[in-house]
Amino acid sequence: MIRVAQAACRAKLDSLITTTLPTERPSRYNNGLSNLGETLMAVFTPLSDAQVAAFLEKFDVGSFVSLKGVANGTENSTFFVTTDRRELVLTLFEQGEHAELPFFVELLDYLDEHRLPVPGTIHDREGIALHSLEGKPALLFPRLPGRHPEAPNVAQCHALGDTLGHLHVVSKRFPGHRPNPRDLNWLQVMHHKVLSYLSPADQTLMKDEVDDFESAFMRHGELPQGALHGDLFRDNTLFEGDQLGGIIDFYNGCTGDLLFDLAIVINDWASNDDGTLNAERYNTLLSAYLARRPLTADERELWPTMLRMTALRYWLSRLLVVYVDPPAHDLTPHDPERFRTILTARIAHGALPLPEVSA
Ligand SMILES: Nc1ncnc2c1ncn2[C@@H]1O[C@H](COP(=O)(O)OP(=O)(O)O)[C@@H](O)[C@H]1O
Ligand SMILES: N[C@@H](CCOP(=O)(O)O)C(=O)O
Repeated sequence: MIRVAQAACRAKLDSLITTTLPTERPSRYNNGLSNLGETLMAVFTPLSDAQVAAFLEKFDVGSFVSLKGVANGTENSTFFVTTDRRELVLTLFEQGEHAELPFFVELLDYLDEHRLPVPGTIHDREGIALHSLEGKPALLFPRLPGRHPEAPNVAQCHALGDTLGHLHVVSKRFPGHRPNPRDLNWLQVMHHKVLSYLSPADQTLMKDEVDDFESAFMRHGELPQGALHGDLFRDNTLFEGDQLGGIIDFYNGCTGDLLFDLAIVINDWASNDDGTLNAERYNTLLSAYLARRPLTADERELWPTMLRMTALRYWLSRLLVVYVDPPAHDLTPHDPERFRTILTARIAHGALPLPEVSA
């Protein structure tokens, strides 16, 4: 059954993919924000009202009123739950190493305790956060306010930069440990898996870049470390107007180079359609971040390389989904080409200068 679903998925992906072709094509990929009418999965494991009502009895959150599957989940099954006292989110974990879930709980709770706008997990009456429902690990969260910003304005970029800087200052002292699963070591190993699907020019591009990252990082000592969100795209934030209501989806959270997190954010939040950096969003977001956490000399030197490395990280992870390891369910894949475009723009133009911030 799974084999049939995977074959169908691969055929569908192959019919969509044109990554290595120089022709223009209409984008039928998920940009993570705007194509909710397509084949995004809502919920992989359905739950009944009665199941959720019984589950809620373990917690001090009020009585069950209603349940709604969330349409734009991509990896887990997410539900909005209303009780007579509050709005909640219930997540069933469909993927990943379940042994890693305590790390995510500890990270979210730590950041919540330090007043970052994240959904700290709700613990039951006995103090337990991680439960099981319908055979899947389950967590309950407060529902945070707001919507994902598709085209973030300057005030939203400022809010995000300020909060990420605050998060990194706090997360330096987070005691947990989960090595970054998408770091340079991962790139070095995994890029070989997609080379045969790429044009000769793209193969050279990818190989040369990985070699370049290796020599650039070898020339420096360890960069400032801490806990990272690891995937802080616009669709993992919620805004009410210009107010950042929440940062969600910490399931790429890990510990490692703080600069890696910042570069992911700049590539998603401050890139123009042609992949070049948007000076206004770049300067605003970075000024707010740097006011919280100035970069070290090594970080400043490695900044253009880190922007390229995190662009390649997504080009590669998206290619892997398309060609090597498609999900068993009928998900619209993220567009790998977007990050090839960003990568080539960073190679052509470098990074813009880092803004000067007075201490
Ligand atoms: N705590 C929360 N508050 C408000 N909305 C949430 C919360 N957690 C998740 N959501 C909503 O559910 C969607 C899917 O959640 P997410 O954790 O990103 O799942 P997935 O990992 O499956 O993509 C989000 O895009 C958001 O709209
Ligand atoms: N948000 C990412 C997907 C998460 O990264 P992965 O390496 O865990 O697949 C994207 O936009 O591609």
